[in-house]
Amino acid sequence: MSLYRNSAWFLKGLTEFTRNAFLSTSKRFVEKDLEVSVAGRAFMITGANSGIGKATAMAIAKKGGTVHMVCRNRDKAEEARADIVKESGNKEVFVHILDLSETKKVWEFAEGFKRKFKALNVLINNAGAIMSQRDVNAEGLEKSFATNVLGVYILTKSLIPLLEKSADPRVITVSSGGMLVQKLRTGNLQSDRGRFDGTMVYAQHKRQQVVMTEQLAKAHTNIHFSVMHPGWVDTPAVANAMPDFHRSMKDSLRTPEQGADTVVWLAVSEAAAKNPSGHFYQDRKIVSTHLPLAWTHSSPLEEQKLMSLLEDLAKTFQPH
Ligand SMILES: NC(=O)c1ccc[n+]([C@@H]2O[C@H](COP(=O)([O-])OP(=O)(O)OC[C@H]3O[C@@H](n4cnc5c(N)ncnc54)[C@H](O)[C@@H]3O)[C@@H](O)[C@H]2O)c1
Repeated sequence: MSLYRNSAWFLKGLTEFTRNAFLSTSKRFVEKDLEVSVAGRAFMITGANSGIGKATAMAIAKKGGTVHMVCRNRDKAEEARADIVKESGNKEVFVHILDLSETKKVWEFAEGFKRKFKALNVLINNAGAIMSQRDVNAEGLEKSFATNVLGVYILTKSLIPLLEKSADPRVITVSSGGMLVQKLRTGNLQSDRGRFDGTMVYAQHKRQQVVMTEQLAKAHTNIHFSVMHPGWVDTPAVANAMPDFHRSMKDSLRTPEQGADTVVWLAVSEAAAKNPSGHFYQDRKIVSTHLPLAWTHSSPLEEQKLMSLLEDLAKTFQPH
């Protein structure tokens, strides 16, 4: 089955995830969807110093939004902030330092943000990590799970009350089409059994992000949730974590701006908010979360199990 899934996925990728695919599909985009000012609206973007996150932060800053960049490395974040302020002319761009793989710190950061800021209109969970080797954080949790899944869960759950107080609140999570090869798994969340295949572990996390989005959308109906695939984009993450793929596909990869297009559209456009909450997007369109005949569907029971496991884990590390 995994050979079928991987081949079907790669073929789909060659026709839908490349730069040429973006150039062709973008012909149907409605230009005025992005002709909006978001002055007075606050956006939090994780991993905003690089790749898709930085391109998203730049586009939103140019539209007048207040941007909260949540980044791991102070120097890289300040450098990216300086670029964004210079190119956009918008000074409402703030740097926050957080390593999303450090579970207790994610709680502390989010709770502190809520105390300090009166509004947050849009949360963009963009940061993501692929690990080549299994490693654990201070809490003993596998680091890519802590970053891609539990960190996203805690940040989102903690900020929900602030989002709910703010106008037209939205949560966008940057997942990946790579999740199409994975069926939801609720066991071995810490990847401590069997061989550690970082790329497949990451693809599972991206599947978990899709399920998490669907479930959070059901539970919090006054927030607009979406999850998306940016396509195959030329960023440091791809160059470092998948050097062979990067080398062979280099000329076909999207630019970070092309990869960010649907993130920005989901974050700022009125058209996106008119769609129902909880869906998976590719190139401004709701798309299926499963490949045909790939047997990746999960039951409602499994999906609820993921949510209760995350809730229990999150609570374990919540500051009192
Ligand atoms: N590039 C692609 O082809 C592609 C395809 C599908 C999905 N994605 C997703 O797009 C998102 C952005 O990635 P990108 O391709 O722009 O790569 P990138 O390397 O340019 O950006 C990743 C960002 O995440 C941050 N990050 C990683 N771990 C972190 C941590 N523990 N704490 C805080 N920040 C952390 C990095 O510092 C960086 O800013 C990721 O979620 C990735 O999975 C990318």
